[in-house]
Amino acid sequence: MIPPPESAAPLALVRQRSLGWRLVWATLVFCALFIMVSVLALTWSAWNEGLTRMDAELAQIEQIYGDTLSKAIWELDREGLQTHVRSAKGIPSVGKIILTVTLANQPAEIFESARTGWTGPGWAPVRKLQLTYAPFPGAREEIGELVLFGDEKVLWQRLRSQLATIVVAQLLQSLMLAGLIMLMFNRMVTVHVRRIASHLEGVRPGNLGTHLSLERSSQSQDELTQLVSGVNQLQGSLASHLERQQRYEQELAQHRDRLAQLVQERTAELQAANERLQSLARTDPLTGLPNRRHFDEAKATEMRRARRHGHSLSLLICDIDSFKDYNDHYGHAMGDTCLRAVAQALRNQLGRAGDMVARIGGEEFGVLLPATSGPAALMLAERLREAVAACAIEHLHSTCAQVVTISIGLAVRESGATEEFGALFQRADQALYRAKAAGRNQVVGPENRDWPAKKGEAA
Ligand SMILES: Nc1nc2c(ncn2[C@@H]2O[C@H](COP(=O)(O)OP(=O)(O)OP(=O)(O)O)[C@@H](O)[C@H]2O)c(=O)[nH]1
Repeated sequence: MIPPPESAAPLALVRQRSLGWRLVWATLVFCALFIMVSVLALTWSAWNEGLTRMDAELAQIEQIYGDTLSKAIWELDREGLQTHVRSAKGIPSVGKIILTVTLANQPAEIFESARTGWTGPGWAPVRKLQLTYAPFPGAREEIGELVLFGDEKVLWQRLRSQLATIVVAQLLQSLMLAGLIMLMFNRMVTVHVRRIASHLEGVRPGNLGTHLSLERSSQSQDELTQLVSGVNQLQGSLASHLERQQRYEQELAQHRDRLAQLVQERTAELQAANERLQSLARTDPLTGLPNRRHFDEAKATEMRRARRHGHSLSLLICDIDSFKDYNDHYGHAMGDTCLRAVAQALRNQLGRAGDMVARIGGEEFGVLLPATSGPAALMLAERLREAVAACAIEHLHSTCAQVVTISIGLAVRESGATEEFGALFQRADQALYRAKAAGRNQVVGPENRDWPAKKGEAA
């Protein structure tokens, strides 16, 4: 199974990292920086405005009090001077007033008044005015100097009240902007992105046909529209890909089944051919009897079985008499026919399971008789001989009869004996030799035996 991609985070986690909130935070951070810069600029501007305003106020005071004070100096109205100085000091932007009277031929006199707690002009403006008086037109005389110190505390007080307004206004502006952006972003983007995410979470191979659609104006053509059509196209191509894959898998399964069937058929054919080959390799093609190789395999098997079970094992070697003469006079083809007829006659006489007749030489047949005693084997050998003679295959050139006959050499491996098959075969072969020597068409058994000879058996 394909593991889910890392981006497939749970929905709750996605909500915690909402794009809207991130946007709001970014806006707020930007607004905070913006507020700091703009507050600094506005404060600097408000400070300069305050200075200008105070300077203008001091200039206005100069204008108002200049003439009045000049007149009071000229008239030497000291009480009036003190009253005017005190009243000017009461104006909010004035921190201190110094009036220096410099009348001709009189010592300079100073009137000064300062606001309680005034420590100096600091950043506040200071204005100096030369007081003059014209007793008659064309005669102007300098009579003193008026110095007005602005009150720095007033400057700071005014700045503080402005600063609060600036900060509150900027804060409100930023918060409203962030809220508006979040609201719009939420309505225009976040809601639809969540819808797309939940649609994608629910996409399965079985519902690829269910297309994604957003609840918004069909006339909107923007990145979300592109995203929706991209998702739908992807689902479409996935669906056709899966369909193709399913088809290929079905075809592949059919091919696999067909291939398995072909392999099965071919294996069966090969097995049959193999069995045929095996059978051919172990069968004499002329007579259809087991051949020499088959006879050798069977003799080994029967020897082992005789040893294991303590059975006796009898062996007959049958040889057609004067067969060379038969061939010479009747032809090789007739010789073959004769061989097939003799083989058939021998086979017909063997009915017991385990008995075996094989063609072990040109006109020589070996008969294996497992668990068969000497007398029984002798009886069977006689029956074989008679059966061949009973075929009555004409053989006018035989030395022993007018028909085809066989001679049989018999050897018996008694139960419990230790001799090998080679020795048994040799004894059967010697018996056959004796049968031939004794005139053919007869059965010859072992020389030293304790069972009587049968009818037709050579002594
Ligand atoms: N037609 C035919 N003849 C075969 C075949 N195999 C062996 N022969 C012939 O069998 C004959 C055997 O002859 P011999 O071994 O001299 O024995 P015989 O003539 O039968 O004489 P005795 O065995 O002493 O009676 C030979 O002439 C072989 O050519 C075969 O497959 N077909």
